[in-house]
Amino acid sequence: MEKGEWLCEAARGGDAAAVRALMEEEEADVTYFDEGGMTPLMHAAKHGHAGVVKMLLDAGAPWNALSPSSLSAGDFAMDSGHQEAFDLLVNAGVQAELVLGTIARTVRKTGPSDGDYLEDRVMFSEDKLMDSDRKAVMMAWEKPLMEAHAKAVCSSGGHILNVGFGMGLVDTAIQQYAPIRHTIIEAHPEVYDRILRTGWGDKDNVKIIFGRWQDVLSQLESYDGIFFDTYGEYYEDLREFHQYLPALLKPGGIYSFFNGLCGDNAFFHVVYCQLVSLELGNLGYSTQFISLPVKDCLGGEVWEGVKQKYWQLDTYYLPVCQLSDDSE
Ligand SMILES: C[S@@+](CC[C@H](N)C(=O)[O-])C[C@H]1O[C@@H](n2cnc3c(N)ncnc32)[C@H](O)[C@@H]1O
Repeated sequence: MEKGEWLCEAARGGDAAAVRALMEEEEADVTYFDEGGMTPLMHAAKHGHAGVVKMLLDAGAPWNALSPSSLSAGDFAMDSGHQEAFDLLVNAGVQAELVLGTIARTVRKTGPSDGDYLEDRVMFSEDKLMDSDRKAVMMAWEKPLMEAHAKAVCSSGGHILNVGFGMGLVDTAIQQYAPIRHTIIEAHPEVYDRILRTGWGDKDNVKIIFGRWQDVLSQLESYDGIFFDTYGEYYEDLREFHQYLPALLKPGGIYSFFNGLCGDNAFFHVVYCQLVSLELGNLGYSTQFISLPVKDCLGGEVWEGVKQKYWQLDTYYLPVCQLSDDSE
């Protein structure tokens, strides 16, 4: 039997002494996958052996390895209700992503892997907006989420900024709150063209800025509410946008963003919710997540004709960020 097999067996049984001996004396491979596609860390997490989970993590076992059914050690701990093992894995994930950022390559749906989405054609239909590769840029099932985001960012009225128009769902909802001013940034030429053709430019309280948010920062002011939801960008872009919040968001204002972070894996999603709230905390913002059930919005037919399911979780965690009390 391979040493890796022994390690899996010892981890499954929670035999800490055997795990230590195999790693230290036998140099057993902590990254080993057994026949079922499970690592020692997954076995330990699944059976709630927190001490062994810690030992394996300290020895460099990958926290984000996936089983054949795309589950990580954290998913196994979470699904089996092993809180201590789960907490250790979340912490390992957050620490690793703070440094390496390997998981959430894209914030929202994955944009085209070759070429630039902004230079590509887009396709509009009644219930979705897709890029040229049939990946969804925006879908109508998100309407209740967009309405909830609009409610959050419009709660103190005033001047609202939305970054990324898409299907205009959040902007339509923002208009229901009759903001004094409503600024929209949109970078895709065809989406921009549609904004103009559908009369958004004629609304008295609406100002439309064409361009990537990164390129139009000098035209921005400070706002009472900000919503951010772009497409085909990386977590680093969201992080970069957050660096501008102190200049863009008035004290007392509300900031929210589309929380599609790792929306296809429940455990990675938890890690990224913690990571983003930690990073916003470092900038002086506190983040609350409002849980919204989304299972009922996502019937099987929703994804027909779409290349990738960018969201596979039952609950959406809507972030509401405000300057922390001790920062004001
Ligand atoms: C997911 S959609 C927004 C959906 C919108 N929240 C709604 O309710 O319909 C993303 C939009 O952001 C635009 N976009 C992508 N990158 C951008 C950037 N860097 N700056 C501004 N807009 C961008 C896309 O063209 C697209 O229209």
